[in-house]
Amino acid sequence: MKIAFIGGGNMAAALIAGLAGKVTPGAGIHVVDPSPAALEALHARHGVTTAASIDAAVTGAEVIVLAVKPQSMREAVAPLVPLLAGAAHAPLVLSIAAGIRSADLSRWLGGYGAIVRCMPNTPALIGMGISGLVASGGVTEAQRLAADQVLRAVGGTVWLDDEAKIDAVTGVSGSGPAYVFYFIEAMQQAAVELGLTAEQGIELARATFSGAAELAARSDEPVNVLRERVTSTGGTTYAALTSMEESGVKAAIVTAVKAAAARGRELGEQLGRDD
Ligand SMILES: NC(=O)C1=CN([C@@H]2O[C@H](COP(=O)(O)OP(=O)(O)OC[C@H]3O[C@@H](n4cnc5c(N)ncnc54)[C@H](O)[C@@H]3O)[C@@H](O)[C@H]2O)C=CC1
Ligand SMILES: O=C(O)[C@@H]1CCC=N1
Repeated sequence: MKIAFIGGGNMAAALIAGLAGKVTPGAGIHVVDPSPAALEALHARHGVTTAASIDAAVTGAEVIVLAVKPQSMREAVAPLVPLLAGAAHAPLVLSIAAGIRSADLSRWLGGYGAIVRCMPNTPALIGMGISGLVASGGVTEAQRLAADQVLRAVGGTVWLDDEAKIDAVTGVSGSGPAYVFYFIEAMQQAAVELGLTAEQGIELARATFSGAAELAARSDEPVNVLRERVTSTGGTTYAALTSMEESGVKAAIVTAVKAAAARGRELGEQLGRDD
């Protein structure tokens, strides 16, 4: 399978790490990026083909992954219009951009219909990503399977029946790894304030997160039951969770996730508007 990446930044690198050598050999992944440093790093690490031109990258590609910032998307896809119009076999366009709506992308691509919009996350780098996907009307079953194969190479997939829901996925899992890192940072800070070293703090916080996440993933019990098992009435965990409830931590997390989803929606509206 030839896969073209338009944009070779952070998220592209995470996807390529899972794809290269699994779904396709590294050389079957063609990357276009104005940054020579980004291209060199991807070539050195995964043996990708650093495309001489967008034309060379997308010609014959089965999947074209759009992995530029939402604000760069319109400009980045303009050179694709004649290439898609003249393509012998219609490739799947797989956009990972937050916010950008399929209808706007289709318009910028000259009315092209074979678009899957998806929202991955950076644990893809270690094969532990999770992606939400939604197919637009012009996507064939084979293209849908190709999108699923690409994203499954780096983790799980959740297909949506309504494109509006992808902003919710962005808020929960697309941006989600950053919330977890933030929580780990806070736990490390607390460890240091309680007299542990920074190294001890990060080791304890990281292992607690990965252990608890793995337990939640493997257990048949719902997470609230797992939480209750840690929490003896009048004990230490109870003191911490009571403090969190009093500080409104859960409500703040819900509000934060909604802010990310709203920002995704807003980006789509802003960037799709100025025709
Ligand atoms: N970083 C993350 O955790 C996630 C990012 N995304 C989405 O992935 C997309 C990329 O995000 P990042 O990788 O974080 O950004 P990034 O800034 O690391 O990468 C973007 C890359 O696009 C390149 N680029 C800019 N204009 C270009 C053009 N005209 N043609 C080809 N390449 C061009 C840049 O040089 C850069 O290397 C965004 O749309 C974002 O919403 C989605 C899920 C998670
Ligand atoms: O922060 C962002 O806009 C991107 C989309 C999801 C994760 N990172």
